[in-house]
Amino acid sequence: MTAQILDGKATAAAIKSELAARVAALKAKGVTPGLGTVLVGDDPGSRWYVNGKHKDCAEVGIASIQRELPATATQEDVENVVRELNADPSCTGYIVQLPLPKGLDQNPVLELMDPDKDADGLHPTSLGRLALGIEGPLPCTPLGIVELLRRHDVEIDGAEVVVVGRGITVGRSIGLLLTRRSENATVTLCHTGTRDLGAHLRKADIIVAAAGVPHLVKPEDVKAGAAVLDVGVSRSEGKIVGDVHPGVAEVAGWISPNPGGVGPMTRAMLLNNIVEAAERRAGV
Ligand SMILES: Nc1nc2c(c(=O)[nH]1)N[C@@H](CN(C=O)c1ccc(C(=O)N[C@@H](CCC(=O)O)C(=O)O)cc1)CN2
Repeated sequence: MTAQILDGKATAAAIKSELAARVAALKAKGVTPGLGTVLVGDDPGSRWYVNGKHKDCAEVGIASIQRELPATATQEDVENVVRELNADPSCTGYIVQLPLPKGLDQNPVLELMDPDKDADGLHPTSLGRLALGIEGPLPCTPLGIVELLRRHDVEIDGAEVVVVGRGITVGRSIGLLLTRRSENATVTLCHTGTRDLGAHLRKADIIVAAAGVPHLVKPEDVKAGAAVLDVGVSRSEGKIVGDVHPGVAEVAGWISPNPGGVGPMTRAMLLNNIVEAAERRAGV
C-alpha cells in the first residue's frame, strides 16, 4: 500500500481563497480584520513563522500589526506590548509567537491577553471554552489537523486516535477537539512517560505525531490503512525531519508530508480564527 497524501499546502491554498471572499464581505460592511504578532528574540524559525503569518494576511486582505522585542526583553516589556495590543482597536486579534526566549514565563503573558483578541486559541479562557463546549477561537494546529482530515474524507467519527506529545500547541488541546460530539473520536494521549508507545500506536486509526523526536513513529507500529499526521519538527543539516519514519508511507492509508502538511494548515487556521472573530463582532 502507498498512502494517499494529506496535502496541507493545497488545502491551505483553497481555504485562503475562501477566507479572502469572507474578508472582502467584511470590508464591504466597514470591518477590516487586523492580526497582531508579538515576536521576542532572534530565533530564525520563529521569525520565519511570523513573517509567513503576515504574508498570509496580505494574501487574504487582513491588516498586519507587527511588534518585535529583543532577546534581552524583560517579562514586563513583553507584558506591556500585550497591554498595548489589548487596547489597540485596529488589532482585532493577535498572537504571541512561542516559545518565548529562556527566562520569560509564557503563562502570565497568555493570561494577560484579552481573550476576545486571542487568535491562537491558547488563552486559558479559550481552552476553558473548548473544554466546556462554548464557542470561541480554537487552537490552530489541532483545528488544521481536523480540517485536513475532513477535507480528505478521513473518517473521524468513532476513530481510535493516538496523539504523541503533550505540548500546549497540539497534544494537550487536540484531545478536547476530537472528543467533541461533532468529531466523536476516542483519543489516547501518549508522551515520554508512556510505557509501551508501540502498543498504543498499533491500535490507532489516526496517529498525530507531535513529540519532536525524529522518526519516532516506525512502519511496524502503524496499522495498515491508518491516517498518520506528522507534526514534529526537528532539523538535520538544514532540512526538516519529522516524527514519522518515511517507511510509514508504505503501510498507512493517508500520510501528511512534512513540510507541506500540518504546517500550512496551522497558518490557514490562524487566518480563519481572525476572520471568525471579526465576523462574530460584526454580527455576521
Ligand atoms: N503562538 C504560536 N506559536 C507557535 C505555534 C502556534 O500555533 N502559535 N506553532 C508553532 C510554529 N508555527 C506557527 O506559529 C508554525 C510552524 C510551522 C509552519 C509551517 O508552515 N511549516 C512549513 C515548513 C517550514 C520550514 O521549512 O521550516 C511546513 O510544514 O510546510 C507554520 C507555522 C510553534 N509556535
